[in-house]
Amino acid sequence: MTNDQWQAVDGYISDLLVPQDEALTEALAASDAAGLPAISVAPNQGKLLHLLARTQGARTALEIGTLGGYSTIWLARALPADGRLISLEYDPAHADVARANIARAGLDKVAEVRTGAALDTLPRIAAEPGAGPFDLVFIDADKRNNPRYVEWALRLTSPGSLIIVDNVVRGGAVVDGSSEDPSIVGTREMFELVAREPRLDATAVQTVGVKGYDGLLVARVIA
Ligand SMILES: C[S@@+](CC[C@H](N)C(=O)[O-])C[C@H]1O[C@@H](n2cnc3c(N)ncnc32)[C@H](O)[C@@H]1O
Ligand SMILES: [Mg+2]
Repeated sequence: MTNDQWQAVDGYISDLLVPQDEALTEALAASDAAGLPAISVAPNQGKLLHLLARTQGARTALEIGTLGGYSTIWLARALPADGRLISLEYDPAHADVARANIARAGLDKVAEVRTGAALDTLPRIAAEPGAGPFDLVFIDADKRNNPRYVEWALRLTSPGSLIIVDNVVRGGAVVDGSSEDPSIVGTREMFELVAREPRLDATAVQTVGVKGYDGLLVARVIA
């Protein structure tokens, strides 16, 4: 199967099942116009996140890696009106675009973007009364820190919560144990951590589509 076919099939799926609305289309257009890289989740993946959050009955969510807020909008829309989503973004320019996109989507009462390196922001969130536990954590930032993000996600969740990690296959490079690429090293360490962590029950699936060949890890906090 070729990349052209992956894209055609993604188009077929999204045309039928993931009708794009103005807020989502404009979020992508504004991100593009601001020069952000086109590395958000695909529409059908955004919908998957949304459905997982809905199925989970999530009221609270934490996202690590906001970019222009595309996945943030999908997730925030799954939460109730009095729900809460905190999204962490290192780059202030990305965070500004995301805040505008979130406001345009009418979700600024539910979702907030916090600027800074996530490893600095996470301890502050942990110290805030009432900030957690989160029903769902979506990890999609700098992949080298994925093991640390999963550790934080474990601290900030409770049994029944979901932890989702994006881009865990990396074109198949995840199986290369000799790789010195920090993203691969971080992803492999994250897999090993999840595998030996008795509080997590997890799987991962490979995905192809408009964003190429990659994958998604889904873990349920069980204790
Ligand atoms: C793949 S993009 C996020 C895409 C977004 N989740 C979506 O699907 O629409 C990764 C984002 O993580 C941010 N990032 C990178 N390192 C970070 C860090 N240490 N802390 C927080 N955010 C970081 C990048 O600036 C970028 O905007
Ligand atoms: Mg991603």
